[in-house]
Amino acid sequence: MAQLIDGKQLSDQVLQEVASEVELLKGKYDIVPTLAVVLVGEDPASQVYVRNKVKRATEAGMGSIEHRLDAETSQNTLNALIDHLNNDPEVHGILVQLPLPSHLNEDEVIASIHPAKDVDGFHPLNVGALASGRPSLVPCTPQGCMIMLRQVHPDLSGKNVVVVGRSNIVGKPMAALLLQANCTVTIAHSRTRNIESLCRNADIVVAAVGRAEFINADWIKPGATVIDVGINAIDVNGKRKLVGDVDFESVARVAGAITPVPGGVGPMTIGCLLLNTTRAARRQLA
Ligand SMILES: Nc1nc(=O)c2c([nH]1)NC[C@@H]1CN(c3ccc(C(=O)N[C@@H](CCC(=O)O)C(=O)O)cc3)C=[N+]21
Repeated sequence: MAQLIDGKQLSDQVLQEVASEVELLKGKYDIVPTLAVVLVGEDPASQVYVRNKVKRATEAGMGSIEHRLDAETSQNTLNALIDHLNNDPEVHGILVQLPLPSHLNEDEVIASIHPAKDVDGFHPLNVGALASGRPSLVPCTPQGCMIMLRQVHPDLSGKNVVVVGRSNIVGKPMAALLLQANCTVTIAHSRTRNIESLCRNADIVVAAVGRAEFINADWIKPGATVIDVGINAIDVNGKRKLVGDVDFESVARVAGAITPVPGGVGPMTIGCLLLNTTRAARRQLA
């Protein structure tokens, strides 16, 4: 049975670090690191995530501001709110929950957030910084995955890694971080040929495709490390159950180490979001 990489426990460690950094920023500089979360529409899953973010921020002694806008909110209204948050000296991090309703332009919204307050790391300036090996605010989920990987592989140098999924929010930044850690990185996606045998050669597989239990034990080299980024709600006998992109039961029998869902990458994402918020606050001191 594979070693379990406990995201809940690791995120508690991250949140403790965040809490002491918050104390320091309060005591020494008299600022309360503050995160503003913007949610457009009432997607129930998004509401759960936003509630968790605000709860953890409060626990770490941080400030948080929640802006809930109705689903029909116009681009102009949203732009005006972001403009306001960009110029509010008491707001250090801004997160606009994605996906946005389809009438809103996501790229325009992301680009309008001040890069120094872009705690998601999605602004083109931060994307470029990461791609060119000068990371500043790094996307939270890949950052959390790296912390988890380091538990098993303190030195990632030379590891063969397959990242399954090529999204801007997970797959691409994940590949950039792994490359920076001297891994040999392959990004696989829906058009990739022989995806199974590619994965079976990997020392590490990062699954970020958004398809429930897509990857099974036949894809995994015995002893390999498996990071499961997926969070999919499925129906099991009329009950809602959260599963990853990995068929946990079969894969855990061949892998050397694996992250669970829930309690894996999800809590780490929130930990890194708050870590980014303290970093953003510190850089806004000057
Ligand atoms: N601008 C933006 N930034 C994001 O970081 C972002 C986003 N939009 N949109 C949605 C996704 C999703 N996301 C999650 C974070 C934590 C959990 C999490 O903590 N999940 C718990 C379970 C939660 C439950 O019970 O539903 C776990 O995996 O253990 C899940 C999902 C951040 N996202």
